[in-house]
Amino acid sequence: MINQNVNPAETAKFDRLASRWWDDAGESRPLHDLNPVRLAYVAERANLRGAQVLDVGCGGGILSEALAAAGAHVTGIDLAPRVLEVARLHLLESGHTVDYREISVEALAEESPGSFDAITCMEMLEHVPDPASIIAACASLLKPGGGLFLSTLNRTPAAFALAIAGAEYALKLLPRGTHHYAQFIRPSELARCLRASGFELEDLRGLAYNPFSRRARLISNTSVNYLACARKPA
Ligand SMILES: C[S@@+](CC[C@H](N)C(=O)[O-])C[C@H]1O[C@@H](n2cnc3c(N)ncnc32)[C@H](O)[C@@H]1O
Repeated sequence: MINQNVNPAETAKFDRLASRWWDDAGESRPLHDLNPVRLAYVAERANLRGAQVLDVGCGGGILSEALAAAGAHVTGIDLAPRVLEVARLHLLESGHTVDYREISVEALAEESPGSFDAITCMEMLEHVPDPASIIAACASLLKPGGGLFLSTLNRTPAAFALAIAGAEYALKLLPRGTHHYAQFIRPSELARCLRASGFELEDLRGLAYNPFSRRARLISNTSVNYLACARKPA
């Protein structure tokens, strides 16, 4: 039997934000602001034109659409049905093509192993009960030599101060309860999960975000938000 590995309270929380997902002044504003940097990070490490790309925990499709605009054939999966509805509706406006499916990554791995050139999984691992299971499923879904691109939050006092106290309480950028500190993931823990699934960790980079200027950039300090690129051996 496929383990669903989902916290329904988490997906319900995102479903409540669905109608405002594409409002870049709303609760998804940080995702909109981070998107150009994370797209560039992926595009520098994977040839997107014509590639089969899976976006795990795609939400309303901010990254999925950007990957499609860069020439990839994109499948976006999520377990929040209203969010997926908004993602599909937005395609009518943008004219991009993305295949959105409500399916767990573990179930997709059973269905279509070895079928993607690259997988993105951004700001999602800290919302699931078992991140290692997501990474193992991604290992099975990738073709040999394929790249896995992850972003998440580090479990440090700095991340607590900025992502929870700052973004949720002081600035009210995000609804309270968006993040749970205990679910933040240290880079060493992520690296261990990646190794256990047979990945080679190629790169780890901090992601700095200034909510006032709305600018994001890559930095060497991974103490708050960070991006990782891991490769399935060819
Ligand atoms: C913070 S949003 C990030 C959305 C998107 N990846 C982005 O960065 O623009 C987290 C997303 O993960 C989804 N999610 C949570 N648990 C999931 C699971 N087990 N499988 C698939 N998606 C999940 C939520 O529904 C939500 O859309």
